[in-house]
Amino acid sequence: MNISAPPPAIAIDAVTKRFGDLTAVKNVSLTIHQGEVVALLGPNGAGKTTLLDMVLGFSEPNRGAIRVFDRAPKRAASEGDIGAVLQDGGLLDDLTVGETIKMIAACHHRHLPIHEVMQRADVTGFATRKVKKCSGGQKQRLRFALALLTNPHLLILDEPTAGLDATARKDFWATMHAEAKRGRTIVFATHYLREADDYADRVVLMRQGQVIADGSVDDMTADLQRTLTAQWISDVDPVAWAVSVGVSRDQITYDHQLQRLQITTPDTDRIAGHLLSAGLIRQLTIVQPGVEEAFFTMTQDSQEVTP
Ligand SMILES: Nc1ncnc2c1ncn2[C@@H]1O[C@H](COP(=O)(O)OP(=O)(O)OP(=O)(O)O)[C@@H](O)[C@H]1O
Repeated sequence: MNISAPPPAIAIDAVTKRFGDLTAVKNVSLTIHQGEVVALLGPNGAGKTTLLDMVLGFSEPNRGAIRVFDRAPKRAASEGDIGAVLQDGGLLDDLTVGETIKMIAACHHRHLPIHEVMQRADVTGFATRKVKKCSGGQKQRLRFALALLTNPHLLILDEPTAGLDATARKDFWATMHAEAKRGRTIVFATHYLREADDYADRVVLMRQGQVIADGSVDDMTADLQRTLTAQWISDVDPVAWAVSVGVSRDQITYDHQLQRLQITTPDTDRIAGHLLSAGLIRQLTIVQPGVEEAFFTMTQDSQEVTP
């Protein structure tokens, strides 16, 4: 039996990065497997760009280690295994889109055929346009084409849709989705919660240089309070019943006149199951927090515990 598993796309082991007195990344450990699409989510200054810069080999950790496909990041990058779409990746205004791609292709030992890259990044329709005449979305597509040139196994995107309108964002992600389907590993930093939820298999939430949550958006919202509301239709005392199934009194509100029971707990699914199987209620609704609320709650909690 072959027991050699493919190495992780990215292995970050207890990495710390300081700028003078400021610790931008604090003891972060993270493993990203090949084929995963991971969103790095966090407010301004959370350390996302600093972390990605180290994965790209642009800077070195002060402590800890990073491996990309089991190699030093610089080596993986120089061998064409990492493609990056960066926030302010410089483009030359006076070149056309096609000229830009040809020029950068000439800098690489090996690259995909130019027409294939253009097609995959969907820039063919404006290949003869000067960069300075391109819209924000078109420039991002061009950056994406450049990132694809070496056919990298890993794509790093630092806020790739910042400043784009909703349509351009959607188009950009449709292209990215096609690349993810080819088995490419994609890691993107974003401020847009919806983007993280819609396009990533896994969301890594950073705040103040640390990873404070890691999982699917569903996992992240699982522990948050939900509110169950129902009309009570039994002679049994609703509050006593709720307490008997483990709900604490301060989570229960009961309006006698309306016969309306409200329970606020992370555990609403279990309670709803009991209520329905015992035939105690009707008109059940459960309100779940959205991803925006989850994000807000998590970044707030961490602010409170971090001095
Ligand atoms: N070269 C640098 N020199 C000094 N401080 C830096 C440098 N780069 C980043 N920082 C600081 O490190 C912290 C993390 O910044 P970073 O850019 O990694 O955050 P971010 O999560 O990418 O934020 P944003 O979403 O705003 O891009 C910030 O406080 C920032 O000011």
